[in-house]
Amino acid sequence: MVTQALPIADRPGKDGGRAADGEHTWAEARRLAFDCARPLGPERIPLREANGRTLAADLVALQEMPHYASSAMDGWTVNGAGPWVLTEPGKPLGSGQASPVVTGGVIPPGSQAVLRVESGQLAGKAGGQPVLMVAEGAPPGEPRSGQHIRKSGEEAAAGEVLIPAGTALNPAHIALAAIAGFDQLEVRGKPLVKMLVTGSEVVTASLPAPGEVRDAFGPQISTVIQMLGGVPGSLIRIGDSYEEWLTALGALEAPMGQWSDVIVTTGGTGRSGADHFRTATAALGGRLLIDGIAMRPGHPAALAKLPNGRFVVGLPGNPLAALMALFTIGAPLLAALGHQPLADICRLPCGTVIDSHAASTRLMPFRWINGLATPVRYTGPGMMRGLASADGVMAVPSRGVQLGEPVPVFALPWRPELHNTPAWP
Ligand SMILES: Nc1nc2c(c(=O)[nH]1)N[C@H]1C(S)=C(S)[C@@H](COP(=O)(O)OP(=O)(O)OC[C@H]3O[C@@H](n4cnc5c(N)ncnc54)[C@H](O)[C@@H]3O)O[C@H]1N2
Ligand code: MOO
Repeated sequence: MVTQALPIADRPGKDGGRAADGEHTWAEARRLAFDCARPLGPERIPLREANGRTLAADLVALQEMPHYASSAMDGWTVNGAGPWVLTEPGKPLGSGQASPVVTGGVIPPGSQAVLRVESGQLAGKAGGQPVLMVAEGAPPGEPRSGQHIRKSGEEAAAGEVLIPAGTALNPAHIALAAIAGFDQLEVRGKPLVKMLVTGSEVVTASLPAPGEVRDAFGPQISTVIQMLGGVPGSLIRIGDSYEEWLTALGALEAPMGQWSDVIVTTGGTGRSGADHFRTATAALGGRLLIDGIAMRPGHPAALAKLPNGRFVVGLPGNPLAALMALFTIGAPLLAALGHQPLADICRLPCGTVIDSHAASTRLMPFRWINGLATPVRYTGPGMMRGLASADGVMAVPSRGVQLGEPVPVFALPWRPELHNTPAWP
């Protein structure tokens, strides 16, 4: 449900393009895909999966850190000014006693300092035990009281907050959590996305023959899902039959395996008898939240919600159309589920005149050249050459734009440096 008013400029008939019956404008579709989902609850994950995740609750020290006093050097732990009679390692020390210790070793009760190996020497025996003395070349004053002893609790007291909630975890945070004795961390939920690539003509290797196409999605869609804040899960492929669609989408069916928050499908969004996105999601009790968008390319894109709460994003089969649909409805949906805001649409001056177009927002890949957003060539719905050279995408309103006029744009997820251009608001 749309819960927030759209800016005037994004309403149908203005910048957003006039929607045909049943279709949403481009701006409405973005907003709707964001508003239809709520942030996922927290989850516990192993440390090795935590990099980049956001901590859901303060991480509090369970005990003092370090949790025992230890030696910072290889040498002897000593009691008194020396010489010292050596005793067994680890045993409490009385006055005039010492015992060998290695870096990180436990400091026994009675220890007052650690004498480094290079500052001590063993000289003779007393009562059958070796005697330790400060070596002649040792720095004057060694060992000072407490020298080379890492005290317990010097990094944190028990109960101290080590990492506050809301922190984006980096490798150092993960190491800190491990040192503090945690095996798992509670992080904000992130949507698990499974992918269903459809089409009997789609092949996955080598040169495609006439009537075949190489799969444009399999090799990259997981990466894009990740860039958009999702966790990519399994990808399965099916042909074009209705039965395969039903089996793959059904929550109880084996091919999709365990739970996912979102399923992204490619192909089958058309309205011919060979296209099954709408019929298959309907047969599973799904509700269409978006049923076509007034945009080119990508207008057949759809978004459904299944009774089990899963979202199904239907991307058209044409590769450029699919990515435009993914950016338009997939990105806002993943943002909402993953505790992120709806990305701003900014405006950059357009590098050319673009004529008006009947009813749609045109999504045109552009390059940022000399301070102007200039459309690239080779941007047919099935082409990738244009997008491959682009920095971002213009959302050109149906009335067109004039040379130099600010036009709504978004950066490609793999070209975030566009945000650093001087003109980016
Ligand atoms: N009579 C009409 N026909 C079509 C319309 C229309 O309005 N009326 N819309 C066109 C538009 S626009 C699009 S977009 C496509 C939507 O097609 P589908 O989502 O149903 O996808 P398919 O028909 O399965 O495939 C379309 C095209 O994409 C190629 N494809 C599919 N999967 C892949 C893949 N994994 N990698 C690369 N290419 C893929 C497929 O071979 C087709 O060429 O419908 C138009 N038709
Ligand atoms: O909407 Mo289609 O994407 O133009 O090929």
